[in-house]
Amino acid sequence: MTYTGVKAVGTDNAVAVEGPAFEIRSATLDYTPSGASTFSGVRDLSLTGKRGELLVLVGHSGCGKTTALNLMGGLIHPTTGSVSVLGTSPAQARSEMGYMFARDALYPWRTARQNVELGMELAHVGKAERRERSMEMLRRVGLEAAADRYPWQLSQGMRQRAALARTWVMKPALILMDEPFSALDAQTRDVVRDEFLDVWSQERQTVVFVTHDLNEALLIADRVVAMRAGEVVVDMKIEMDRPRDEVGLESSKEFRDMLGELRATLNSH
Ligand SMILES: Nc1ncnc2c1ncn2[C@@H]1O[C@H](COP(=O)(O)OP(=O)(O)OP(=O)(O)O)[C@@H](O)[C@H]1O
Repeated sequence: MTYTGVKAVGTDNAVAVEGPAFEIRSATLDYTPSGASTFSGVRDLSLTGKRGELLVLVGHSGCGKTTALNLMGGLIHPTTGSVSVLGTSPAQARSEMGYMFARDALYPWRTARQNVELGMELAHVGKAERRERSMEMLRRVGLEAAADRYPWQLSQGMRQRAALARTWVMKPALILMDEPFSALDAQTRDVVRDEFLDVWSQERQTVVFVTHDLNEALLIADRVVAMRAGEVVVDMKIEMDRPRDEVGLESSKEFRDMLGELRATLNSH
């Protein structure tokens, strides 16, 4: 296959700097647990993400959101169909992708700053630059004063902020976020989500964000894709102005209409 606008990264990696951020084409992923019948995690799924888009995947538990994310991340491969990321295979694009989960997965033996520096260490970025970039990122998520604390000395919200900084400091072109704030209490979630939106609005990387929360989806998304039983059932462009204020949104007819449509589709059989 020929890719346009190809940028060489390292010696064995080439990602396209133009074109879609990712393309899932008619992908079916069959899980076949031993002794059980085959079950499709996603079924004939086609989904394309634009560069710079904040795409939110919603749907009831078990509808295939994480499976779709894992296909993009190259953690699993479709049984049929294909997936490309940044114009190449997910494996080739891996160094250009960031992943963030509900649990922060920080290394307990490294301070917040050392956790943020980890990806740069692996990429052989020099010490002075590592320090500068990690401190800048920690400052942006409000963690500068806690840079030398270990994860066990941080609250859950602070740990998620450190994880946010660790993901963002590498400037990945595509960021996959699987319910990143779901383990936080409501108040902390609002604060950390605002910090995430603040960083995203400055950097504008492509983000695919999984959540169960339809309000959260409409609050942050450029586009909401709802899944049911492994398939896309709604693909909705969200054109409400940013920044969006949660309280203000709830009184907006546009917001209530979109929420109603999402709920109705997800709950219909
Ligand atoms: N490793 C696996 N082996 C067998 N079945 C699996 C596996 N991973 C996922 N599944 C099944 O595939 C379907 C889709 O799972 P997936 O985790 O993608 O859903 P989800 O929408 O992310 O759910 P949740 O919101 O609960 O995280 C589910 O029915 C699940 O049971």
